[in-house]
Amino acid sequence: MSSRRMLLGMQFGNGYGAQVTSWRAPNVDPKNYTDIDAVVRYAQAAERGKIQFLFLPDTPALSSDLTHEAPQMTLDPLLTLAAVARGTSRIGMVATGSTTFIEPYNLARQFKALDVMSHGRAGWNPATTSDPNAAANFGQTIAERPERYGRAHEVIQIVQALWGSWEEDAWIADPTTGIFADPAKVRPVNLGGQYVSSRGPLPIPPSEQGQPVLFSAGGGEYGLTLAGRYASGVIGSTFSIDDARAQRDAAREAAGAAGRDPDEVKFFAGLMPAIAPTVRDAVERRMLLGTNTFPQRVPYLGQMLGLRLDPRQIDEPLTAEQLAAARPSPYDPRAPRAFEVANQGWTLREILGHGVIDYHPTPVGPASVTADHMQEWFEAGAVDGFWVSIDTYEDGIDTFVDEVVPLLQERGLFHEDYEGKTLRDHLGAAPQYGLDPRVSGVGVAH
Ligand SMILES: Cc1cc2nc3c(=O)[nH]c(=O)nc-3n(C[C@H](O)[C@H](O)[C@H](O)COP(=O)(O)O)c2cc1C
Repeated sequence: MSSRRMLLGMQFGNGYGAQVTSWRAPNVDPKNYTDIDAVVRYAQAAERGKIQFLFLPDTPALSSDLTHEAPQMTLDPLLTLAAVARGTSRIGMVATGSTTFIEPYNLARQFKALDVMSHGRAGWNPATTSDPNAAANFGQTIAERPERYGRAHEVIQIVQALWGSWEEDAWIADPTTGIFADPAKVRPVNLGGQYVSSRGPLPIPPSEQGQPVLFSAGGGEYGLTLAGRYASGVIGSTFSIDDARAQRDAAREAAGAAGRDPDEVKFFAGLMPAIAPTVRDAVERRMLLGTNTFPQRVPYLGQMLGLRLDPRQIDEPLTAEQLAAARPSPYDPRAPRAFEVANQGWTLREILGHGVIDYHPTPVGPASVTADHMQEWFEAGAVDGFWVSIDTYEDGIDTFVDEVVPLLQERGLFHEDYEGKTLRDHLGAAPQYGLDPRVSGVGVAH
């Protein structure tokens, strides 16, 4: 076996977990949404597992059904990570920041501040926010993709230029000579395009990794071009090894087309493991979280199976006639797994307890089931690593760290410890300071 090791990121959200109902799971403080100490404790647990980075999705809008569900994001991603930075020392921290609704100067300043405060552990996921609820918060409507992505390219390039507005040795801070910084090495950027512009410079010197690492999550042609030009990490939602490999290849090709080395882009597949001593226990864990939500998901489960299903059947398995008539929907990549589980004779509630409608694949059962899934996908060359969404943080991060991580380490698939100190070190991300000269200049006038 080669010495290639997988990289791991962890979804980091609202203080409860990746399921919208984890706020009411056993042993969880239902007020954790505003408890930064709990959030820091969870980050420390992930760091104990040598996870390379936390990744915080975000949309600047409140869109959940608050009656039963907690918002699926932190109070504020950067302020949360500022606190996490003080409670951790090695784990990388990637936050989502909207290119549609935030000015590049603000993005550049806040992410660079986090990078400096965390000693080079920050990353940015530039999101071309497409949620109308977010637009409404800024008195706007959602523009078509060409405009949103045109703006995103400009924003990213200006942000990177601002990050490079202090040369690496510009900050002298020598009390003997009285020189604080070399003004010849701190320069404005004077960049502007069709949508945004900025003069600069930033008031912030380089961090230990120079500047934050860029990520990308999402898809489509526009998203791929963005990822190919700027991202060191791409996070994808994918339900089969073949599709994951195709997504990874596409990201690598996009990087090549932008003049970069394809190895500079690492592809992460999402994963939402349900871990418990037995398959039955893992299904029970998820059914408890789904008490309120599963009944309303039964009709959609039916669509995935090509059947009309009634929520009143939720505690029954499919009948022989239903099984004979069932066909996995060609329109939902999760349908083959739902079909497979349905054929094992589980009730509808139990089928849903297998996570068949979750956003990412759900290995169900003891830690070895999750480790086997990860090993299979990794050794098939479909991924460089995984983005793991833990259902309930309070006990789930420890379970992943104490049970899955050691199995991956024993199998030689995951590192034993952090080899370096910065997020770039953890990812093997190429050094970069300021704009990448290989890809700069799109839509931004110098
Ligand atoms: C794993 C994953 C995580 C994502 N996280 C976010 C996020 O936090 N915020 C966001 O605005 N979009 C996020 N997206 C991207 C959106 O789902 C969508 O792909 C993106 O808004 C692109 O849509 P557009 O092409 O219409 O802009 C994520 C996508 C994936 C696959």
